[in-house]
Amino acid sequence: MESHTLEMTGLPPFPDNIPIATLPCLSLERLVARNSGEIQRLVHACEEVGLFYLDLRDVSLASKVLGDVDQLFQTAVELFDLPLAEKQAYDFSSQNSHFGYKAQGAELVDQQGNVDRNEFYNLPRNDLLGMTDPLPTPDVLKHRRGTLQSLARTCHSIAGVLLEHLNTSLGLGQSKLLDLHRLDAPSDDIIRLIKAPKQPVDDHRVALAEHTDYGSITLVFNRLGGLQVLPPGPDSQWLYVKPMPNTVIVNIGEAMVKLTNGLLKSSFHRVVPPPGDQARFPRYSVVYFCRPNNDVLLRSIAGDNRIPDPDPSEEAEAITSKEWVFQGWLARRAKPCSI
Ligand SMILES: O=C(O)CCC(=O)C(=O)O
Ligand SMILES: [Fe+2]
Repeated sequence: MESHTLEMTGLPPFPDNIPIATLPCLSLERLVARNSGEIQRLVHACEEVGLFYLDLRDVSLASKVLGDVDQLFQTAVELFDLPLAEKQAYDFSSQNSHFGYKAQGAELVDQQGNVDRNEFYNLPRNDLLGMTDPLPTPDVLKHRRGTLQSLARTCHSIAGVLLEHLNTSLGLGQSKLLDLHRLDAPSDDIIRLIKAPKQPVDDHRVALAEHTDYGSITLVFNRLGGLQVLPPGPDSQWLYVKPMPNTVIVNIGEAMVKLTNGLLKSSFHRVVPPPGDQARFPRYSVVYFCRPNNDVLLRSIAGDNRIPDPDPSEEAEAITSKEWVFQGWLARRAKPCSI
C-alpha cells in the first residue's frame, strides 16, 4: 500500500535549502490503537498550531487511501486538461452552489480585488454517497466515482478517529463531536481536486490566498511544495509545509475553533508557486474537507468540560454550519452572484 514516491512520478524533489515548518508527524496506527502518548501529541498539536502530518501506513482503515489518492492525482490531470468551455458546463455558481467547477480567477485573494490563480472542482460527499440527486459531472469523474466514494468514506473515518480522541480529551459527553459529524446526516463535506498551473518565474502571485479552512478537519494530499503556514506568534514568518510520502497534512478548521471557543487552533495557510525545480510543473492537490452536519449551530459546546465559557453576545451570532460555509463562499466570489 506504499504510495508512489515523488521520484516515481518524475517530479523533482523538494529543495533542502528553504525554510520549512517543523510540524509533528502523528501515527494513525498508534491513534487507532489508543496509544496515550500519541493521543497527547494529537491534542497538543490541535491546541497549539492546528496543523500536523498524519502517517497513514500499516492501518487497515487507511489501506486503500494512498492508492485512491494516486488515482485521483491522475484523474485531476485528465479533468483539468478538458477544454475550458466543457469544464464551465459544471460551474454551478449561478445557481448559488459552490459544488462543481471553479475557474481560475473566480475568487478574490485580497481586499484590493486581486483574484486567485488556481482552478478546482468540488465534489459533495452527499452526492457521492447517494444522499442527494447526482449533479451532472464530466465522464472522467463518472469513471472514478467508486474511487471518490471510497476516499470520502475513508477520509471521514480518519477524521472520526481524530474527533473521538479530541472529544475525550476535551471532556465532552459521549461521542458529542462524532454526533455533530455523522456520515448518515447531510453535510457540506467535499472532495476538492485542485490545479495551479505552472507559474511564470517572474509572477510571484499566490495561487491561493492566506486563509483558514471553514470546516472541522481538512485532509490535504500534496506532491509538490507550495503550501505554506503562518505559525502563531508575534514574529512568525511563512514557512513551507514539505510534502511527506505516505502521510496526509491535517488542518484544523474554523468550525472546531468556534465549537471549542478557541481552545483548538486553526492556522493561516496559503499556496505559493512550488519551490526550486518543482516550479516547472503544474501543482495538483487532492483535499477532503470534513465539516459539521448542515444543521449544527457553530457555537461553543462549553459545559461541564475543558472548553472555556463563551461570551453571551456570541450566542446570538451562532449560524448553522451550512450557512457559514455558504456565506464564506459568497464573500470569496470575485463576481458575487445575486441571490
Ligand atoms: O493545495 C493545497 O495544498 C492546500 C489547499 C487549501 O488550503 C484549500 O483548498 O483550502
Ligand atoms: Fe485551506
